Amino acid sequence: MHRYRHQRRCLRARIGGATHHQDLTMQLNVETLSFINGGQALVLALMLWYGTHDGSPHALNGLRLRAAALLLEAVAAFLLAGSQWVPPHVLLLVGNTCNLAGQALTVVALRMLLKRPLRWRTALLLGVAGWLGVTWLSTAHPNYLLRVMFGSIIIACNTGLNIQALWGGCRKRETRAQCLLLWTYFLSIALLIWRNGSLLILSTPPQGISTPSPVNVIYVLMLGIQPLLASVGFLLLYNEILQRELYELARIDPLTGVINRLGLLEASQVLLEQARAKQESIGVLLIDADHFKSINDRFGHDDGDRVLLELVANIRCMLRGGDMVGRVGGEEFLVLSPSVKAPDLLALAERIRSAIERTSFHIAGQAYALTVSIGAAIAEAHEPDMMAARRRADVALYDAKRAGRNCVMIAAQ
Ligand SMILES: Nc1nc2c(ncn2[C@@H]2O[C@H](COP(=O)(O)OP(=O)(O)OP(=O)(O)O)[C@@H](O)[C@H]2O)c(=O)[nH]1
Repeated sequence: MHRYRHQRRCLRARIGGATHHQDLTMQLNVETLSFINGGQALVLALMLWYGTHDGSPHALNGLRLRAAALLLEAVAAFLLAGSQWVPPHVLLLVGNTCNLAGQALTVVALRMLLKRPLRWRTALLLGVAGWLGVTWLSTAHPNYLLRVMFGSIIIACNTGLNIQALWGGCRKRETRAQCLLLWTYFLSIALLIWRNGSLLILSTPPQGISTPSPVNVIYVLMLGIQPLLASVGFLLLYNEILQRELYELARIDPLTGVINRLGLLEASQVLLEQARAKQESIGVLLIDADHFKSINDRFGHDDGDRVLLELVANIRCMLRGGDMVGRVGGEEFLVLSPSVKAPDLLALAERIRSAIERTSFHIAGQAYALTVSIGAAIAEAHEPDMMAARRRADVALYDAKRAGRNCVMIAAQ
C-alpha cells in the first residue's frame, strides 16, 4: 500500500514537471508521426477522389485538385518518415517540391470550388520562389533557421490566398464550411508563428526537421491535423454547393432561366408578407403567347424554344427592379409586381404587350411577329395567399383570348 502511494506521488510529480512534457514529445518521433500523416493524407485523397461524383464541374474538379494536393502531401510525409533510408538531398528537394506543389494546388482547388479567380499564376510563382529559396538555403548557403523562416513565409502567403478567398463568404455568414476552413487556415498561421518563434528562442535549436526535438514533434503532430480539418471543410463545402445546386434546380426553369412554379409560390409568399407589412397590393400578370402552336408546327420545337427565350428577355426588359417573372406553363408566364395599383398594373401590362408586338422574332433567318394576351389582377394585402388573384388573372387572360388576343384584360376585384 505504502509502495503504491509512493509510485502515484512520483507519477504526479513527473506529469506536473517540465521534463515530463519533453519526455512525452521525445517518445513520439518525427518519422512515426510523418508515417501516420502520410497514411492519413493518402486515405483522405482517395476519399475525396472516389467518394464524390455528382455536381457541377467546378465543384468536382475543385475536389479532385484537392485530392491531388493531398497525394503530393502524402509523398512528402512518407519521404520524411523514411528519412533514415532516403538520401538527404532527395528528401529536401523532392519533399519540398511535393509540399509546395500541394499548396499551390490547394489554392487553386479552393478558389475553383468557391468560383473565385483562380490565382494560379500567383500560386505557381510562390511555388517556384519557395523551391528556389529552400534549395539555395539547403545547398549553396545551408542555414536551417533561415530555411524554415523562408518556407514559412511561402506557406503563409499561400494560406493568405486561401483566407482571402474564404473571407467574404464567411463574413456574410453564408456557409459553415467556409468558416471551418477559415479557422483551419488561421490555425496554420498560428502554428507557423509558434514554430518560428520557438526556433528563435531556443538556445540549441534543432538543425533539421528529423532532429529529435519537442518543437519538431509538436510541429509535425499539428501538421497532421490540418489536412484532416481542411478535408472535412472541403467536403462540407462540396456538400453545400450540391445542396445549393439542387435548390436552384428545383426552382429554376431550365429552358428560360426564370423561376418555375415552386419558385413563384415561395416568392409570392415572401412578397405577400412584405405587402401586408406595408399595407400595399401586389400586381399579378398572366402572359400567354398567341398561337404559339403554329410556330412549333412551322419551324419545329427547337426554334420554338428560341422564341420563348426571346419572349422572356423582352418581358424582363419591361420590368422594374422589384418585379419578378416566372414560367407557369409551356408558353405562359406570370409576373408579380409589388406595390402597384390597378392603373399602374394595366400600364405595365400594356407596355409588355406593345413591346412584344413591336419585336421581330428571328426564326430560321426570317423575322416573325408574335403577340401575347395578358390577364391582370390585383392581390390585396389581406388575402391569405396569391391563389385567388392568380385565378382572377386566369379568367382575365381567357377573356383576352376570347376578345381576339393581343390585348390586356384586368379582372374585377
Ligand atoms: N417550343 C416549345 N413549345 C412548347 C413548350 N411548352 C409548350 N409548348 C407548345 O406551346 C403550344 C401551346 O399551344 P396551345 O395551348 O394550343 O396555345 P396556342 O397555340 O399558343 O394558342 P392560344 O394560346 O390559344 O393563342 C403547344 O404547341 C406546345 O407544344 C416548350 O417548352 N417549347
